[in-house]
Amino acid sequence: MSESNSTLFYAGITLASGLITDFLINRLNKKEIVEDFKPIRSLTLRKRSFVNSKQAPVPEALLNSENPLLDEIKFLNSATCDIERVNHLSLGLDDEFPNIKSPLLGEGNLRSVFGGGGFLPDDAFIYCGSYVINTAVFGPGKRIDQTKKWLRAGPRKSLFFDPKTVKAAIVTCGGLCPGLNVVIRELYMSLHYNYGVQDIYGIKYGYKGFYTYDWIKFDANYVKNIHNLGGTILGSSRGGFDLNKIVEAIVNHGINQVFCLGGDGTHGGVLELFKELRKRKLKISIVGIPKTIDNDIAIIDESFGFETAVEEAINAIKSAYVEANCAEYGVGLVRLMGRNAGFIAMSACNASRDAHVCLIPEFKFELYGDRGLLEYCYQRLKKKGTLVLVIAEGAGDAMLDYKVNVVETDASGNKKSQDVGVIVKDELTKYCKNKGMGITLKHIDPTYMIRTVPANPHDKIMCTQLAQNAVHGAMAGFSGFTVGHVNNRLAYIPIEELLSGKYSNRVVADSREWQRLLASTGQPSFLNNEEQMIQQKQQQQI
Ligand SMILES: Nc1ncnc2c1ncn2[C@@H]1O[C@H](COP(=O)(O)OP(=O)(O)OP(=O)(O)O)[C@@H](O)[C@H]1O
Ligand SMILES: O=P(O)(O)OC[C@H]1O[C@](O)(CO)[C@@H](O)[C@@H]1O
Repeated sequence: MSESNSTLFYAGITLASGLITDFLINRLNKKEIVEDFKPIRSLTLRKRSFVNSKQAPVPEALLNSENPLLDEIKFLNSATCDIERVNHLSLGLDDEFPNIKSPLLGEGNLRSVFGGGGFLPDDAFIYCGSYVINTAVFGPGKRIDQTKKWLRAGPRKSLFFDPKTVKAAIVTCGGLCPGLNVVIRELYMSLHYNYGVQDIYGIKYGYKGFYTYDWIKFDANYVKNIHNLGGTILGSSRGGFDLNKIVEAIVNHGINQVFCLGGDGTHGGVLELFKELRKRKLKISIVGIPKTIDNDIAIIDESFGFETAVEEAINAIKSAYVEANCAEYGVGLVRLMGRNAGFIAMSACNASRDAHVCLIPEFKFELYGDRGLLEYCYQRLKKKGTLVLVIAEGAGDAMLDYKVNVVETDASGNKKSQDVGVIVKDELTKYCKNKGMGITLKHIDPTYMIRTVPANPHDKIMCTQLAQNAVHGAMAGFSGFTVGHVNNRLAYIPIEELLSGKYSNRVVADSREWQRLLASTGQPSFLNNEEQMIQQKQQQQI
């Protein structure tokens, strides 16, 4: 194709892209691809941003090659709609673009789950120009073509990596979370059984394990029964991220696909590694799989393990309620995890219906004064005799009239504060005593119990989806991305975008979930001068 022809060709694609993509969305919305379905969706409202990212152009020499994956890369590069491109190993490295047929296409594959000749039906593969829209709800002033779009996750017909040459490594970092073992198992199963990869390694105790410990060579027997275990068979850790040592270890072991399970911090590490590998022009795909029971990772609907943690938290609230109900002026106080976000506490309260007050880091409150928390609790106990308080660990930072001390910082630099449960327990006991009321307060702290259990069925399904799609993305040669549900569909999200600071995931005051909580508990703001606070907040936003 001459230069002017190719310009016309791409201008045509650009013009047609809006129509094509809307058509594809309609088509995909109608088509029920079971694998993509997540049983329950989070209704949380999030801040959104609309920025295009740029990546290296497709080399001239490749423009005429016939390859569905290359078509997709070309489409992504030329599309002018607001679609977030995921970096591909072919771009910016050299002109090489392998055309390897996916074994999932099934020719020569004896297994067939659909009765035909192939392992996956044609429709299960991702089409060129297929994406997931950021916003599910449209109304006046909101147009589908102006909505941000993410690259659709799923298997591609043609691969970048020849499975025979793949050597993969899996690592788990940060705090524990139900479902880690399910993801590890499924990464192995998908790489090995679906794609035929032979060399798959486990890294012990997080990032430091790359350069500190012997690697574990996985086989099917090693992983086949781990999905019913809590924790991670690999172990995890905080700190220990040493960029050069990790890259050296990856290169020395001949690894070309790395899967890192973790939260924001871990993804920060994936981004560093991605940039370094790209700088060194190494064809190594590095993939994040978002993990945190706090459910505070931006953009995605929900992180795995969260539902299981909520389920466990409800047991603690139930016990707190029974204890409170069986004592004169009985108080049940439950402290739950949630350093920066109160999703676990909010969801557990909404599901249990047994909590009377829920405190989370997102909303400021006061302990003292006529409208403070303590007076409210005292009045409620006087009137009803029973009180259940649920407090997220980070709520201590939201107390306006009590200074919570940072007692230490963990190896990753995350701050660890004085226990807010203990503070509220002591202050409430004192406050009521001064008013002549002897309360019986039981403080239940199930924080580590809720994150060490095995995943429930909902989370197991999600873990499986994430792992399989992480593998599909890596095999296709995408890199520097994380995988997650957006509007209940699986998408590949560039980590650079995820950590750009343009997105956040916190409980917001006007979300339906928080409003539901207020409606069911009837709790006030616990602010002595609410009006003043609202005005201050409005001024900060201007
Ligand atoms: N900005 C960063 N760049 C590189 N590595 C990082 C960065 N932040 C954290 N890490 C590394 O990532 C790993 C996990 O980080 P961290 O302990 O903060 O947990 P996390 O992934 O955020 O998970 P959790 O939600 O459980 O806290 C640690 O080994 C840490 O050293
Ligand atoms: O005791 P650790 O391992 O630091 O984990 C506690 C942290 O884990 C988290 O649940 C994040 O995974 C935070 O809410 C909490 O502060």
